[in-house]
Amino acid sequence: MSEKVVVGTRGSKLALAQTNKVVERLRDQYEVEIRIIKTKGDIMKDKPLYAFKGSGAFVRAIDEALANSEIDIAVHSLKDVPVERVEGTVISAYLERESPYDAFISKDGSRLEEMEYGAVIGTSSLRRAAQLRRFREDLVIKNIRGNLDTRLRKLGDGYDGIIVAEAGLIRLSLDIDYQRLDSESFIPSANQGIIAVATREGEESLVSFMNHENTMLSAIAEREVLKVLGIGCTVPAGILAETDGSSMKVTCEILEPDGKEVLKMSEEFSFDGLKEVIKKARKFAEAVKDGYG
Ligand SMILES: NCc1[nH]cc(CCC(=O)O)c1CC(=O)O
Repeated sequence: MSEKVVVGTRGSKLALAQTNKVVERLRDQYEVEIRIIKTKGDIMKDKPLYAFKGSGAFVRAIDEALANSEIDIAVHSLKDVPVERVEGTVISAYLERESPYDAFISKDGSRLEEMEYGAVIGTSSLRRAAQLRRFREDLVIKNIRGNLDTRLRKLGDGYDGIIVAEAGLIRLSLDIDYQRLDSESFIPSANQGIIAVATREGEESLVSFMNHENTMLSAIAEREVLKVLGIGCTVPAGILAETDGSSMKVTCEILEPDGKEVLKMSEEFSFDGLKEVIKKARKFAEAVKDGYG
């Protein structure tokens, strides 16, 4: 008999698809039970996410179940995980990053630049809204909440287009046309496209075999920038770190909600190991913070 582990997750289609990627890799070694946990973000469906003020609307209840030993492993979208951890829990593996980019989906297959004057675009992300306004100030931005599949269903019903994470579309294997938004005008959110696997402290080895090194380095660098700037999802900011394992490019931009660019900075550095990544990412973030005032 193999050891049994309980994996906790949200119940959305995307969350379950992500959890299955983790479970597939656990099944060789463990007997696995999946437990669905409802989070605040699932219950208060109409409240825009930024209104939860970085409290981890999709994450906290699951990490608390982990800390209380109701589950052994938690699967999260790292983008939704606050930099402050629930005590006693730790991110023990970062799965290889899917696309970090945003995707635009329109009702009729038009690209964002081809949309009619005043077209209605659905997003409830402050960052995406600000980047849209900078890109085309005529577009009308309308809040849209709900799981990825709900948002796709709402397309066409009051929206001419929506912006979502490309990673989500890929993980749900959806056969729809979309436009990947370029990384110049639409710098993604820190940690977008990364699945994080958390355990209790001391039990990292349950899942550390599935850690993807370069993803971990990017993830931690982006989180270091978030930490230094002290911003959650209430400030429109794009942060992206890309690495080949020995050099890294980090980009950060901060916008006003109306799309006015506050600053955009980018830096490339070489490094040897995680400690140096953290040190150099922090230095970059401090320079950003000086510019941000
Ligand atoms: N805030 C919700 C959320 N959290 C993670 C993803 C996508 C998957 C990922 O970034 O790994 C999404 C949906 C979206 O942004 O469209």
